[in-house]
Amino acid sequence: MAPKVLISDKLSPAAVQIFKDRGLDVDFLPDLGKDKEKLAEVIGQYDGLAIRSATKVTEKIIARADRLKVIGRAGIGVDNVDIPAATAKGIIVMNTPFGNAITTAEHAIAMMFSVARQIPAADASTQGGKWEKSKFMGVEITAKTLGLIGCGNIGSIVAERAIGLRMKVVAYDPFLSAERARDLGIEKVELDELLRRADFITLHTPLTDKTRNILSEEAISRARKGVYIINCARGGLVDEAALRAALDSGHVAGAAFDVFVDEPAKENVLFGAPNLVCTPHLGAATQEAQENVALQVAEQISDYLMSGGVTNALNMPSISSEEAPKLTPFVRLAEQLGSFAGQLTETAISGIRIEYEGHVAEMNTKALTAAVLTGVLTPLLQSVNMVSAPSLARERDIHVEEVHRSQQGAYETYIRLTILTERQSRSVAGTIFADGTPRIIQVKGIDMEAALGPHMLYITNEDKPGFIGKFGSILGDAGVNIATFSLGRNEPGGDAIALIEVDGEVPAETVEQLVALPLVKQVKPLKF
Ligand SMILES: NC(=O)c1ccc[n+]([C@@H]2O[C@H](COP(=O)([O-])OP(=O)(O)OC[C@H]3O[C@@H](n4cnc5c(N)ncnc54)[C@H](O)[C@@H]3O)[C@@H](O)[C@H]2O)c1
Ligand SMILES: O=C(O)[C@H](O)COP(=O)(O)O
Repeated sequence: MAPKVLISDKLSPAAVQIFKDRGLDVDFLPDLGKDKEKLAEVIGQYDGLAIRSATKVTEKIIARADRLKVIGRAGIGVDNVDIPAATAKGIIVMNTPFGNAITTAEHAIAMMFSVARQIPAADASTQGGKWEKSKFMGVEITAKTLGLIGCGNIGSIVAERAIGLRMKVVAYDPFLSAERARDLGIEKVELDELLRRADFITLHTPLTDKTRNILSEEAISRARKGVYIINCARGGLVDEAALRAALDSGHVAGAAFDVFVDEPAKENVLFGAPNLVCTPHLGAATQEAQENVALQVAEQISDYLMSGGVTNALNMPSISSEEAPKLTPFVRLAEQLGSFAGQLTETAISGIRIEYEGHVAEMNTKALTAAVLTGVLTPLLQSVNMVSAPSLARERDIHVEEVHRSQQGAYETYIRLTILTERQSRSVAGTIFADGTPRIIQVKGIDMEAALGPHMLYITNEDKPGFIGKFGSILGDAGVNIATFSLGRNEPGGDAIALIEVDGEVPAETVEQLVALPLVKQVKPLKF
């Protein structure tokens, strides 16, 4: 059955065609996202969800999304998606970080001109039959200082355009490197200095706990008298009530806002303030940007659902569509190693070390580590996948270490996993054979070679004669057929390990009989 995708927002119809061309079933219901109840009712039918900002993907929606594997945001901001809830349920959340950046930067520049020259008010007055030439005295922007709060994708495009307009640009962004600032031809400053120097301030950060009300009443009061403030990023970055008071008093000469604390903003404390220009969240609203983001999100969702490629995910490492098939056998091996060790671990895990040796060390090991963690945690937790496993491990204070090295021994490529608990450290290693199938090649430092089937028995015993015969009789008496039998030992007469594939589950009383055999130290049925 083809994967099924819901488009619940006003995406360009170009997305529908992409989904169809890629072999997916698609429902295009552009108003559905606004109806929470209806969305909750139908979400369980879909493998993919494509949205803009009108669909709120809350914890409640996610709880009903039993088939959902991917949420694709045709745009940048994902504050309308409960990412922790999606991650916990193993759903990838992706966006299109560049598709509407130019368009939004252009909107910020347009808003700056609009407010500097009071164009919307002058337009309304002129078309209203008045000719108020002296009322609309503006300010020039040439040689003025533009203060950017946030200098990522959009902020840096705004900076380039502003420099082209002969402005001086200063930026406050704790994550902006000095080198990047130099390349852009801007000056990196602290917020205080920006407030002191900027004639125009434009915001380009996401809304986070750190950026909420970054332009607070106090910050606005420290800004230059006569400053202009532009917000085309997110409502909530500026204290709206404080800005209203500053516009009324004339401390702020003008403001241009595309985004508001509550949207759709049918009412707002700012409305009616002197020299205020507003647009209804139009930052990304150009044909070009909408086409870009719709095509990108449809391609990304299709890649993931059809071939496992992961692009622009916010809660999972990227995997290109080309590398996905090459990675598949290693993901399988990584998950098997994790599952093997996870099923044998009975006390709290404090650390996990994954050694990637040879060819595999050059691969996308972030994704492989996510697969190892999935394997380790699946026996311990309800539902885990490569999306949720890394955050579940972090939540449990499990320290994860990756080691990469070139080929050292006989195997061209291999992965060794070591699990540390308060009681012990246990390691298991595996490789991929030429036919693409995973093999276990070492357990607890003992060499062996075993393929893992759905039902396995893991046995540790003393390497002395008599064990195998008695073991075979017990399984035979219980009607359990042995499919494969792999043995390893550290030295003759020392510690031995057996990995046995059996055709079906081994009854608990049979396991007890095996445990009671002389020479046997541990018997553990494993499932893969
Ligand atoms: N109005 C619209 O229609 C529209 C369209 C697209 C994007 N947006 C919004 O624009 C914003 C910026 O988008 P982007 O693509 O440039 O994002 P981005 O992630 O590329 O850049 C954000 C920048 O903010 C910086 N930042 C983070 N915390 C900060 C802090 N405490 N102080 C200062 N800087 C901080 C980051 O370091 C980063 O450089 C987002 O909120 C996005 O949702 C709005
Ligand atoms: O974050 C974004 O990409 C913008 O806010 C645009 O949102 P929209 O596509 O829902 O208009």
